[in-house]
Amino acid sequence: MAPISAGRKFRDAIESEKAEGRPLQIVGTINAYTAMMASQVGHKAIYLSGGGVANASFGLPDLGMTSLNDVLTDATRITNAVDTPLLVDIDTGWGGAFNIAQTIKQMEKAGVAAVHIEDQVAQKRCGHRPNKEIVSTAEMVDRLKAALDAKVDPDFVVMARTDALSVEGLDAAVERAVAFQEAGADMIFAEALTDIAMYRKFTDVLDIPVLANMTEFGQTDLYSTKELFDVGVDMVLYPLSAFRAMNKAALNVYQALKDEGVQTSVVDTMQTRMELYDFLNYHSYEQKLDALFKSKK
Ligand SMILES: C[C@](O)(C(=O)O)[C@H](CC(=O)O)C(=O)O
Ligand SMILES: [Mg+2]
Repeated sequence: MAPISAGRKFRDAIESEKAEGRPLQIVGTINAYTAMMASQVGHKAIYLSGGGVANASFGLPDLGMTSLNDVLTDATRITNAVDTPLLVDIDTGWGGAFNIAQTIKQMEKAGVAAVHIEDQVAQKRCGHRPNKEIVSTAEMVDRLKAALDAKVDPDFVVMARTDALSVEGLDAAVERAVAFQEAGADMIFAEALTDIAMYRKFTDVLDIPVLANMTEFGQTDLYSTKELFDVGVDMVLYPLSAFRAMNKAALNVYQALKDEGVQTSVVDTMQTRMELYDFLNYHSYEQKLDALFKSKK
């Protein structure tokens, strides 16, 4: 029997959550280790954020400065570490039709389950910041055609993200989503909606799954999975939630070391050595070493 592809796993996860009356939660994992923690906690889908790669791996803002290879490196580290289906942010696809085709091929080959490609101009911004600019619907449809045509596994997911709400308004954003569905997009990412009722406008007219982005400190209030399921949302994204928390915890440690000259006051905020090792399955590696090399002693 052929193994189940990553794309198939992602689609199955949406279906099985839906059958249980909830949307699929997709949690941001900035690196391989956090992907292991998220998976072992029981999350069924994980995410590599474009903003996260720029911020964490390069110390850069989320302004379209990272490339296919930059994101592919981080994505591959995650897919090597876990089997949980991974959604990857490919920004605008990094170029014209042939570049987008390469992006899809490389992501699929790297074991990624799904990607989202957006309708911002190449000089993109975070979806929750002002003064975004978008390409025409026709140009985005061309991006999608290039992406869809490059799939090898038909179950690999190409999700179309529209950033149109703040630029052209709700009706135009919904119209775009419909055009993207007609072009063959597998799923829709309705970015930076400013009211929960807006999700309904998308889910009422679309037949394909819709994603809501619950990023903190942005344009969208933080809604529960239940509230979002009730307006027809199929997937809920938490792109940088753990990353933001990690950063604050790390800053606290750096500050304490500087101020106090000893880490005693912050040891309680740390994952212990045992906890770290448990997620890594460290002891099985040690046992293997012992078994392999015992005879030498
Ligand atoms: C989802 C997103 O594209 C990302 O790169 O993680 C960002 C998230 C954020 O900046 O909060 C976005 O929404 O543009
Ligand atoms: Mg992004």
